[in-house]
Amino acid sequence: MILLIRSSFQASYFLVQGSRFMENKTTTDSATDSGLSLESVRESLISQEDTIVFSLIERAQFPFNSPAYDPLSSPALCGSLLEYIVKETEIIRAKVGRYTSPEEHPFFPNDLPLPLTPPHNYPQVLHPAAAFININDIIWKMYFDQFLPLFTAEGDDGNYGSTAECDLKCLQALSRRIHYGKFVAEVKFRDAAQDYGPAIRAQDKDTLMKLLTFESVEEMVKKRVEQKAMVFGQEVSLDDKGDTGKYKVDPSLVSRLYGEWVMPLTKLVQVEYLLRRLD
Ligand SMILES: O=C(O)C(=O)C[C@]1(C(=O)O)C=C[C@@H](O)C=C1
Repeated sequence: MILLIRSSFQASYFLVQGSRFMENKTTTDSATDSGLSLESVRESLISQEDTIVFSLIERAQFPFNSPAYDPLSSPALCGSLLEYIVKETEIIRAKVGRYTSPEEHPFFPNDLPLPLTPPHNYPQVLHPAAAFININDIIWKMYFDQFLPLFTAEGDDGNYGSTAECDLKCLQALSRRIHYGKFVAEVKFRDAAQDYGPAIRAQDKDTLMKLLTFESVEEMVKKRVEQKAMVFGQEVSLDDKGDTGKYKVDPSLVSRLYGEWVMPLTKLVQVEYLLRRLD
């Protein structure tokens, strides 16, 4: 189910890793004018891989630690420790305007406070309908139900706060990457409006999915993230060989995370965005 959110934010939906896109430009006629190109959005996806791999490595130092996800017994707090940390973090982030950035999507969008900081003039790169697409409920479920049990060891070492902080970092990195599909879709639409237009008007999800899929690129992404997990997560020893051949997180699982969840969800965001692109 796609959550539609942020109906109250109207103007500045526009984000992007600061320097990649021109600031203070309010309209864009072509991908080139806005500094947006398939190459530049793919570069951003590649650099976000580093953040995701490092956050997984950090999380993998702790076992599953299920008490971090159990309801808290304190009457003053509802939900789990993890939920409490995510909600409170999002309240602070909302106060400093993080969710006015089109790159940022809260996991608990209801009842967030308005920003206290002056508005940032993000360039208007995306169609305004982008602000209503938030699939964090799907990302949350995927991460806790499917992925986390695969890549953490069973057990409980008592480090629940640290575990929850690491989960928060993983969730934020995955959410940013997956919702970046909005930018990928925008650039693809601008580059080939004549191909996407009829499928959008027909609201034909299957054709849109076929148009935006590049299997050879997906294979490269899977190989690259596996390689990154090997390089960033290798156990280093000062003995004769240095490289022990052990990894902090199983590289094949990182590849699987991308193949089974990250890329399919990025494509889901692309389809959802394109369906609204001509509204
Ligand atoms: O690079 C693209 O063209 C994308 O749409 C991004 C992405 C991905 O999520 O990495 C998604 C779909 C494509 O099939 C290939 C890669």
